[in-house]
Amino acid sequence: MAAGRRVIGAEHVEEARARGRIVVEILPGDIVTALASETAQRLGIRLVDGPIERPAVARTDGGTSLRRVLYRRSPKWVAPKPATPRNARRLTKLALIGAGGVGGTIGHLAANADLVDEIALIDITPGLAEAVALDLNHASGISRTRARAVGGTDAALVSGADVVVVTAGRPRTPGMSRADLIDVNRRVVQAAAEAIRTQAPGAIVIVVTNPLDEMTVEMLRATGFPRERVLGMAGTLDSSRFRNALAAAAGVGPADVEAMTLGSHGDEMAPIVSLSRIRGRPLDVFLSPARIDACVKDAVTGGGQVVALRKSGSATLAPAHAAIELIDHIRGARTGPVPVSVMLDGEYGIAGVVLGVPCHLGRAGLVSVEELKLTDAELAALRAAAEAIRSRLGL
Ligand SMILES: NC(=O)c1ccc[n+]([C@@H]2O[C@H](COP(=O)([O-])OP(=O)(O)OC[C@H]3O[C@@H](n4cnc5c(N)ncnc54)[C@H](O)[C@@H]3O)[C@@H](O)[C@H]2O)c1
Ligand SMILES: O=C(O)C[C@H](O)C(=O)O
Repeated sequence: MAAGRRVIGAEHVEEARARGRIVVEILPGDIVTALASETAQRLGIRLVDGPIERPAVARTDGGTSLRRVLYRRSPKWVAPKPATPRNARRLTKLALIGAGGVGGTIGHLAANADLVDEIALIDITPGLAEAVALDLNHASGISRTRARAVGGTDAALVSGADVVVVTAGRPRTPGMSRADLIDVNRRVVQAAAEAIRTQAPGAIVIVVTNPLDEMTVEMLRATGFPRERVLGMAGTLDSSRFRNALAAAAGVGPADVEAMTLGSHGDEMAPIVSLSRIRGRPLDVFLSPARIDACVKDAVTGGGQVVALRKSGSATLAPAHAAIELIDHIRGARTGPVPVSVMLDGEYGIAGVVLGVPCHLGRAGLVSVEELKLTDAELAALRAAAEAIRSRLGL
């Protein structure tokens, strides 16, 4: 046996109990015997895989790995499959204002999923939207999908869209916060809003441009559309990052993790730990408090990590998937609560500001905001996020 390696047996658990402790920490390399696990279970003591990197080692001396014990003792876990309702609607026209990194990728995913008849790309940079549209159409000979793409600089291309996604505007560069983009992107969002208001007055708008919550407020103001038809995309992206971090930390697949982030798409992001689950069980069954905190931090800083690596420009692939997730909820291909930035009207005790909250979406946009039972600290984080957005907008 390697020096320093301990075999955690039932006696360690009994001893912890005698000392009034409720956890036994497992260190890297420790072996947890099946008897220790059973005793812990019986006495209600948790075996915490504290600073461990790959929890517990495989059996070498008749012991068993902590992870295998936990799984065996868990109720049989089957990752829920996303529902694929038969009546998912195919969109008629998806307009993408901004055909850069995120807009172009949304076009690619939408064309490949064949969820729409026509994709119109509009970009202020001459030739860019036409080029992306041509490129997408060139791929259809392989994908054999029916979606046809058109592109140009003319705002009239938005006409007749049932969903418009706005990604037009500047991304941040290293050293900037998303909030630093308010002034430059406000004008871009106002121009997009004018095109949508006049050309596609019945459309549902998904705002992606940063700073997301503030730009969604601008879109609401400038279009005059009801809150049901102006949705901000960020929560689906941040939640995906949080699930990815948790899955990696626990050594499980992303489908084993359910987790959501609410609040702002910025420093006041609020990953909801109390309701997150790994294989249907609370996070602290699998992860120490320090590791959960690290996953929260990873979600909050995920966008910045990509910006720092890319040096010019920000993430495009995950954000595009996250926008498609919202489109799928709108067209009925996915159901259930999904985090979206919407104008609040008293939900969670907040009104008059846009914030990421769990929503049910449908073909008319926002159907309802779901009010989850959050901890006092999580509720306070949502309210702090609302105040921060208000102050950035001078509301
Ligand atoms: N909400 C989120 O989760 C999220 C995720 C990723 C990116 N973003 C934001 O989305 C925006 C776009 O990111 P990107 O990576 O696609 O940037 P990008 O620079 O690749 O593309 C932006 C495009 O907008 C175009 N544009 C600028 N002004 C325009 C106007 N008035 N009309 C039409 N087009 C115009 C530009 O020509 C450019 O092609 C940024 O603000 C970024 O911060 C948000
Ligand atoms: O981080 C950014 O600036 C882009 C985007 O908001 C993201 O989260 O990837």
